[in-house]
Amino acid sequence: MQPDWKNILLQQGFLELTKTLENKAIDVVSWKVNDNTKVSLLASGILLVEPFDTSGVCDLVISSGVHGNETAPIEIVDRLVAKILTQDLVVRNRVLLIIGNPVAMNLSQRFDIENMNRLFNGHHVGKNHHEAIRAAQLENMVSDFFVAGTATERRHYDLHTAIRGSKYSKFAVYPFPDGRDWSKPQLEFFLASGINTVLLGHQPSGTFSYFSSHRFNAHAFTVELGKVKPFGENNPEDFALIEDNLAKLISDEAVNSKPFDNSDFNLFAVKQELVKHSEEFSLNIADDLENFSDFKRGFQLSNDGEHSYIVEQDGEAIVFPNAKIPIGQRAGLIVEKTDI
Ligand SMILES: O=C(O)CCC(=O)N[C@@H](CCC(=O)O)C(=O)O
Ligand SMILES: [Zn+2]
Repeated sequence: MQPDWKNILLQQGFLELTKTLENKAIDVVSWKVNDNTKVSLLASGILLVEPFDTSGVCDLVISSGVHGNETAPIEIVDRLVAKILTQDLVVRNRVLLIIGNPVAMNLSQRFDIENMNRLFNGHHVGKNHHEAIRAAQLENMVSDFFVAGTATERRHYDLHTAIRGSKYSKFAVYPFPDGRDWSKPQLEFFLASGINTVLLGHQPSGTFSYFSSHRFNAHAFTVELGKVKPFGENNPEDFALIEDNLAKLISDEAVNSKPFDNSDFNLFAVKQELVKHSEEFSLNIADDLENFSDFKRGFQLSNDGEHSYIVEQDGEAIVFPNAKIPIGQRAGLIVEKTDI
Protein backbone atom coordinates (compact mmCIF):
# COMPACT_ATOMS: atom_id res chain seq x y z
CA MET A 1 0.00 0.00 0.00
CA GLN A 2 1.26 3.47 -0.83
CA PRO A 3 1.72 6.12 1.90
CA ASP A 4 -1.13 8.57 2.49
CA TRP A 5 0.00 11.20 -0.05
CA LYS A 6 -3.21 13.17 0.45
CA ASN A 7 -2.50 13.75 4.13
CA ILE A 8 1.15 14.53 3.48
CA LEU A 9 0.01 17.10 0.91
CA LEU A 10 -2.52 18.60 3.34
CA GLN A 11 -0.02 18.73 6.21
CA GLN A 12 3.22 19.66 4.44
CA GLY A 13 2.11 21.28 1.18
CA PHE A 14 2.68 20.57 -2.51
CA LEU A 15 6.34 21.59 -2.57
CA GLU A 16 7.37 19.39 0.37
CA LEU A 17 5.39 16.44 -0.96
CA THR A 18 7.05 16.85 -4.37
CA LYS A 19 10.51 16.98 -2.75
CA THR A 20 9.69 13.69 -1.03
CA LEU A 21 8.20 11.99 -4.09
CA GLU A 22 10.85 13.24 -6.51
CA ASN A 23 10.33 11.00 -9.58
CA LYS A 24 8.67 8.06 -7.80
CA ALA A 25 5.61 6.68 -9.55
CA ILE A 26 2.37 6.81 -7.51
CA ASP A 27 -1.22 5.72 -7.91
CA VAL A 28 -3.54 8.65 -8.61
CA VAL A 29 -5.22 9.99 -5.44
CA SER A 30 -8.43 12.07 -5.73
CA TRP A 31 -10.63 13.71 -3.14
CA LYS A 32 -13.23 16.44 -2.69
CA VAL A 33 -12.07 19.70 -1.13
CA ASN A 34 -15.71 20.77 -0.82
CA ASP A 35 -18.98 20.34 -2.71
CA ASN A 36 -17.52 22.36 -5.56
CA THR A 37 -13.96 21.15 -6.03
CA LYS A 38 -12.17 17.89 -6.79
CA VAL A 39 -8.40 17.57 -6.42
CA SER A 40 -6.36 14.77 -8.02
CA LEU A 41 -2.68 14.14 -7.43
CA LEU A 42 -1.87 12.66 -10.84
CA ALA A 43 1.86 12.16 -10.31
CA SER A 44 4.71 13.71 -8.37
CA GLY A 45 4.44 17.48 -8.88
CA ILE A 46 1.27 17.29 -11.00
CA LEU A 47 -2.01 18.34 -9.37
CA LEU A 48 -5.33 18.58 -11.21
CA VAL A 49 -8.02 20.82 -9.67
CA GLU A 50 -11.53 20.72 -11.13
CA PRO A 51 -14.79 22.41 -10.18
CA PHE A 52 -17.78 20.03 -10.37
CA ASP A 53 -19.62 22.84 -12.16
CA THR A 54 -18.25 22.48 -15.68
CA SER A 55 -19.19 25.97 -16.92
CA GLY A 56 -15.63 27.34 -16.53
CA VAL A 57 -14.45 29.58 -19.34
CA CYS A 58 -10.73 28.80 -19.23
CA ASP A 59 -8.63 25.65 -18.86
CA LEU A 60 -5.45 26.82 -17.20
CA VAL A 61 -2.01 25.23 -16.81
CA ILE A 62 0.38 26.88 -14.35
CA SER A 63 3.80 25.24 -14.42
CA SER A 64 6.99 25.90 -12.51
CA GLY A 65 10.31 24.23 -11.86
CA VAL A 66 10.96 22.96 -15.39
CA HIS A 67 14.35 24.31 -14.35
CA GLY A 68 14.96 22.88 -10.88
CA ASN A 69 16.78 25.84 -9.35
CA GLU A 70 14.12 28.41 -10.34
CA THR A 71 12.52 28.45 -6.93
CA ALA A 72 10.28 31.55 -6.92
CA PRO A 73 7.83 30.04 -9.45
CA ILE A 74 7.74 26.79 -7.45
CA GLU A 75 6.87 28.78 -4.32
CA ILE A 76 4.11 30.61 -6.24
CA VAL A 77 2.57 27.29 -7.32
CA ASP A 78 2.94 25.96 -3.76
CA ARG A 79 1.08 28.99 -2.35
CA LEU A 80 -1.71 28.72 -4.95
CA VAL A 81 -2.19 25.03 -4.11
CA ALA A 82 -2.26 25.85 -0.37
CA LYS A 83 -4.99 28.47 -0.95
CA ILE A 84 -7.05 25.97 -2.99
CA LEU A 85 -6.72 23.26 -0.32
CA THR A 86 -7.63 25.63 2.53
CA GLN A 87 -10.54 26.95 0.43
CA ASP A 88 -9.17 30.50 0.54
CA LEU A 89 -9.42 30.37 -3.24
CA VAL A 90 -12.72 29.46 -4.91
CA VAL A 91 -12.09 27.31 -7.98
CA ARG A 92 -14.28 28.08 -11.01
CA ASN A 93 -11.88 27.13 -13.80
CA ARG A 94 -10.06 23.82 -14.23
CA VAL A 95 -6.39 24.15 -13.43
CA LEU A 96 -3.37 21.88 -13.75
CA LEU A 97 -0.56 22.89 -11.37
CA ILE A 98 2.93 21.58 -12.05
CA ILE A 99 6.36 21.40 -10.45
CA GLY A 100 8.26 20.26 -13.53
CA ASN A 101 11.59 18.73 -12.56
CA PRO A 102 11.62 17.48 -8.94
CA VAL A 103 14.95 15.67 -9.38
CA ALA A 104 16.77 18.84 -10.47
CA MET A 105 14.89 20.77 -7.77
CA ASN A 106 16.29 18.45 -5.10
CA LEU A 107 19.76 18.93 -6.61
CA SER A 108 19.25 22.76 -6.64
CA GLN A 109 20.26 22.65 -10.30
CA ARG A 110 18.79 23.97 -13.55
CA PHE A 111 18.79 20.38 -14.79
CA ASP A 112 20.44 17.06 -14.02
CA ILE A 113 21.22 15.38 -17.38
CA GLU A 114 19.65 17.59 -20.05
CA ASN A 115 17.84 20.93 -20.11
CA MET A 116 14.20 19.83 -19.98
CA ASN A 117 12.98 23.00 -21.68
CA ARG A 118 14.56 21.82 -24.92
CA LEU A 119 12.87 18.39 -24.80
CA PHE A 120 9.21 19.20 -25.48
CA ASN A 121 7.43 18.85 -28.80
CA GLY A 122 8.79 15.37 -29.20
CA HIS A 123 12.45 16.34 -28.66
CA HIS A 124 12.45 13.73 -25.86
CA VAL A 125 11.76 10.90 -28.32
CA GLY A 126 14.49 8.25 -28.39
CA LYS A 127 15.99 9.46 -25.12
CA ASN A 128 15.72 7.35 -21.99
CA HIS A 129 17.04 9.55 -19.21
CA HIS A 130 14.73 10.74 -16.44
CA GLU A 131 14.32 14.30 -17.78
CA ALA A 132 13.25 13.03 -21.23
CA ILE A 133 10.79 10.63 -19.54
CA ARG A 134 9.45 13.48 -17.41
CA ALA A 135 9.05 15.78 -20.45
CA ALA A 136 7.00 13.03 -22.13
CA GLN A 137 4.91 12.61 -18.98
CA LEU A 138 4.27 16.37 -18.76
CA GLU A 139 3.25 16.44 -22.43
CA ASN A 140 0.81 13.58 -21.83
CA MET A 141 -0.69 15.17 -18.72
CA VAL A 142 -1.13 18.55 -20.42
CA SER A 143 -2.62 16.84 -23.50
CA ASP A 144 -5.13 14.89 -21.38
CA PHE A 145 -5.98 18.06 -19.47
CA PHE A 146 -6.70 20.18 -22.52
CA VAL A 147 -8.48 17.40 -24.43
CA ALA A 148 -10.80 16.67 -21.48
CA GLY A 149 -11.71 20.35 -21.02
CA THR A 150 -14.70 22.13 -22.51
CA ALA A 151 -13.70 25.72 -21.84
CA THR A 152 -13.54 28.11 -24.78
CA GLU A 153 -10.04 29.29 -23.88
CA ARG A 154 -6.82 27.45 -23.03
CA ARG A 155 -3.94 29.12 -21.24
CA HIS A 156 -0.54 27.93 -20.08
CA TYR A 157 1.81 30.10 -18.01
CA ASP A 158 5.19 28.37 -17.61
CA LEU A 159 6.85 30.32 -14.81
CA HIS A 160 10.65 30.72 -14.72
CA THR A 161 13.40 32.92 -13.30
CA ALA A 162 16.49 33.89 -15.30
CA ILE A 163 20.16 33.13 -14.68
CA ARG A 164 21.09 36.83 -14.98
CA GLY A 165 19.61 40.08 -13.86
CA SER A 166 17.67 41.97 -16.49
CA LYS A 167 17.16 45.60 -17.57
CA TYR A 168 13.46 44.69 -17.33
CA SER A 169 13.17 42.53 -14.24
CA LYS A 170 10.13 40.55 -15.42
CA PHE A 171 9.33 39.60 -18.98
CA ALA A 172 7.35 37.10 -20.99
CA VAL A 173 8.58 35.02 -23.90
CA TYR A 174 5.74 34.64 -26.40
CA PRO A 175 6.34 31.39 -28.33
CA PHE A 176 6.22 31.44 -32.12
CA PRO A 177 2.46 31.65 -32.87
CA ASP A 178 2.46 29.45 -36.01
CA GLY A 179 0.65 32.11 -38.02
CA ARG A 180 -1.84 33.14 -35.33
CA ASP A 181 -2.06 36.82 -34.31
CA TRP A 182 -0.28 38.03 -31.19
CA SER A 183 -3.00 38.20 -28.55
CA LYS A 184 -3.52 41.73 -27.24
CA PRO A 185 -5.73 40.55 -24.32
CA GLN A 186 -2.85 38.32 -23.21
CA LEU A 187 -0.46 41.27 -23.31
CA GLU A 188 -3.03 43.28 -21.34
CA PHE A 189 -3.04 40.48 -18.75
CA PHE A 190 0.74 40.73 -18.44
CA LEU A 191 0.66 44.52 -18.10
CA ALA A 192 -1.91 44.17 -15.32
CA SER A 193 0.46 41.64 -13.72
CA GLY A 194 3.44 44.00 -13.65
CA ILE A 195 5.06 42.61 -16.82
CA ASN A 196 5.42 45.12 -19.67
CA THR A 197 8.29 43.48 -21.55
CA VAL A 198 7.55 40.73 -24.06
CA LEU A 199 9.86 38.90 -26.39
CA LEU A 200 8.07 37.71 -29.52
CA GLY A 201 9.24 34.24 -30.58
CA HIS A 202 10.41 33.75 -34.14
CA GLN A 203 10.54 29.99 -34.68
CA PRO A 204 9.34 26.63 -33.32
CA SER A 205 11.23 25.37 -30.28
CA GLY A 206 11.43 22.57 -27.72
CA THR A 207 9.99 24.63 -24.86
CA PHE A 208 7.02 23.66 -22.70
CA SER A 209 5.14 26.84 -23.63
CA TYR A 210 5.62 26.29 -27.37
CA PHE A 211 4.27 22.74 -26.90
CA SER A 212 0.95 24.02 -25.48
CA SER A 213 0.74 26.82 -28.01
CA HIS A 214 1.56 24.64 -31.02
CA ARG A 215 -0.36 21.49 -30.10
CA PHE A 216 -3.38 22.98 -28.36
CA ASN A 217 -3.64 26.57 -29.60
CA ALA A 218 -3.31 27.60 -25.99
CA HIS A 219 -2.30 31.12 -25.06
CA ALA A 220 1.02 29.90 -23.70
CA PHE A 221 4.06 31.80 -22.42
CA THR A 222 7.37 31.35 -20.70
CA VAL A 223 7.20 33.96 -17.94
CA GLU A 224 10.49 35.18 -16.46
CA LEU A 225 9.86 36.58 -12.98
CA GLY A 226 13.30 37.82 -11.92
CA LYS A 227 16.63 36.28 -11.11
CA VAL A 228 17.23 32.73 -9.83
CA LYS A 229 17.53 32.54 -6.02
CA PRO A 230 17.65 29.61 -3.58
CA PHE A 231 14.52 28.54 -1.67
CA GLY A 232 13.70 30.94 1.14
CA GLU A 233 15.44 33.94 -0.47
CA ASN A 234 12.55 35.07 -2.67
CA ASN A 235 10.34 37.92 -1.48
CA PRO A 236 6.67 36.93 -2.12
CA GLU A 237 5.77 40.63 -2.50
CA ASP A 238 7.85 40.75 -5.69
CA PHE A 239 5.38 38.33 -7.31
CA ALA A 240 2.13 39.57 -5.74
CA LEU A 241 0.64 41.08 -8.92
CA ILE A 242 1.07 38.01 -11.13
CA GLU A 243 0.17 35.63 -8.30
CA ASP A 244 -3.04 37.56 -7.52
CA ASN A 245 -3.99 37.58 -11.20
CA LEU A 246 -3.37 33.84 -11.54
CA ALA A 247 -5.61 33.37 -8.50
CA LYS A 248 -8.24 35.55 -10.19
CA LEU A 249 -8.10 33.35 -13.29
CA ILE A 250 -8.65 30.26 -11.13
CA SER A 251 -11.63 31.97 -9.46
CA ASP A 252 -12.82 33.44 -12.76
CA GLU A 253 -12.71 36.97 -11.36
CA ALA A 254 -12.04 39.96 -13.62
CA VAL A 255 -8.43 41.09 -13.95
CA ASN A 256 -8.03 44.86 -13.78
CA SER A 257 -6.51 45.45 -17.22
CA LYS A 258 -6.49 48.38 -19.66
CA PRO A 259 -6.84 48.37 -23.47
CA PHE A 260 -3.69 47.47 -25.39
CA ASP A 261 -1.35 50.30 -26.40
CA ASN A 262 2.11 49.65 -27.82
CA SER A 263 3.49 52.58 -25.83
CA ASP A 264 2.82 50.73 -22.54
CA PHE A 265 5.22 47.93 -23.56
CA ASN A 266 8.78 47.06 -24.39
CA LEU A 267 8.17 44.61 -27.21
CA PHE A 268 11.15 42.83 -28.73
CA ALA A 269 11.43 40.73 -31.87
CA VAL A 270 14.10 38.08 -32.20
CA LYS A 271 16.50 39.10 -34.95
CA GLN A 272 18.66 36.05 -34.72
CA GLU A 273 19.30 33.06 -32.50
CA LEU A 274 22.95 32.71 -31.51
CA VAL A 275 23.76 29.02 -31.83
CA LYS A 276 26.94 27.51 -30.41
CA HIS A 277 28.70 25.87 -33.37
CA SER A 278 32.02 24.82 -31.79
CA GLU A 279 33.88 24.33 -28.52
CA GLU A 280 35.67 27.63 -29.36
CA PHE A 281 32.42 29.51 -28.80
CA SER A 282 32.71 32.39 -26.33
CA LEU A 283 30.90 35.64 -25.62
CA ASN A 284 32.65 39.00 -25.30
CA ILE A 285 30.45 40.16 -22.43
CA ALA A 286 30.71 40.20 -18.64
CA ASP A 287 29.22 37.28 -16.73
CA ASP A 288 26.87 39.69 -14.97
CA LEU A 289 25.77 41.66 -18.04
CA GLU A 290 22.01 42.09 -17.77
CA ASN A 291 19.49 40.63 -20.21
CA PHE A 292 18.38 43.24 -22.81
CA SER A 293 21.72 45.07 -22.65
CA ASP A 294 22.29 46.61 -26.06
CA PHE A 295 25.33 47.18 -28.27
CA LYS A 296 26.69 49.46 -30.94
CA ARG A 297 27.01 48.35 -34.55
CA GLY A 298 30.33 46.63 -35.20
CA PHE A 299 30.79 45.12 -31.73
CA GLN A 300 31.91 41.48 -31.95
CA LEU A 301 29.55 39.76 -29.55
CA SER A 302 30.61 36.15 -29.99
CA ASN A 303 33.64 34.20 -31.12
CA ASP A 304 32.75 31.03 -33.02
CA GLY A 305 34.92 30.87 -36.15
CA GLU A 306 32.89 31.72 -39.25
CA HIS A 307 29.75 31.87 -37.08
CA SER A 308 31.07 34.70 -34.86
CA TYR A 309 28.43 37.40 -34.45
CA ILE A 310 29.13 41.08 -35.10
CA VAL A 311 26.36 43.49 -34.15
CA GLU A 312 24.71 44.77 -37.33
CA GLN A 313 22.62 47.69 -36.02
CA ASP A 314 22.94 50.09 -33.07
CA GLY A 315 20.52 48.98 -30.35
CA GLU A 316 20.59 45.22 -30.94
CA ALA A 317 20.31 43.61 -27.50
CA ILE A 318 21.07 40.20 -26.02
CA VAL A 319 18.77 37.95 -24.00
CA PHE A 320 19.68 34.65 -22.28
CA PRO A 321 23.39 34.75 -23.21
CA ASN A 322 24.97 31.48 -22.12
CA ALA A 323 28.13 29.90 -23.51
CA LYS A 324 27.98 26.90 -21.15
CA ILE A 325 25.65 24.83 -23.29
CA PRO A 326 26.12 21.87 -25.65
CA ILE A 327 27.12 22.50 -29.27
CA GLY A 328 24.05 23.04 -31.42
CA GLN A 329 22.00 24.73 -28.69
CA ARG A 330 20.91 28.33 -28.26
CA ALA A 331 23.62 30.52 -26.73
CA GLY A 332 21.51 33.66 -26.70
CA LEU A 333 18.93 35.67 -28.61
CA ILE A 334 19.72 38.86 -30.52
CA VAL A 335 16.63 41.04 -30.17
CA GLU A 336 15.47 44.45 -31.33
CA LYS A 337 12.57 46.69 -30.36
CA THR A 338 9.33 46.26 -32.26
CA ASP A 339 5.60 47.06 -32.16
CA ILE A 340 2.60 44.90 -32.97
O1 LIG B 1 18.48 33.04 -17.96
C1 LIG B 1 18.66 32.25 -18.87
O2 LIG B 1 19.67 32.30 -19.60
C2 LIG B 1 17.61 31.22 -19.19
C3 LIG B 1 16.31 31.42 -18.46
C4 LIG B 1 15.34 30.39 -18.99
O3 LIG B 1 15.30 29.31 -18.49
N1 LIG B 1 14.67 30.76 -20.08
C5 LIG B 1 13.89 29.84 -20.82
C6 LIG B 1 13.22 30.55 -21.96
C7 LIG B 1 12.37 29.61 -22.76
C8 LIG B 1 11.76 30.24 -23.99
O4 LIG B 1 12.51 30.68 -24.87
O5 LIG B 1 10.52 30.29 -24.07
C9 LIG B 1 14.80 28.73 -21.34
O6 LIG B 1 15.93 29.02 -21.72
O7 LIG B 1 14.35 27.58 -21.35
ZN1 LIG C 1 14.03 28.59 -16.70
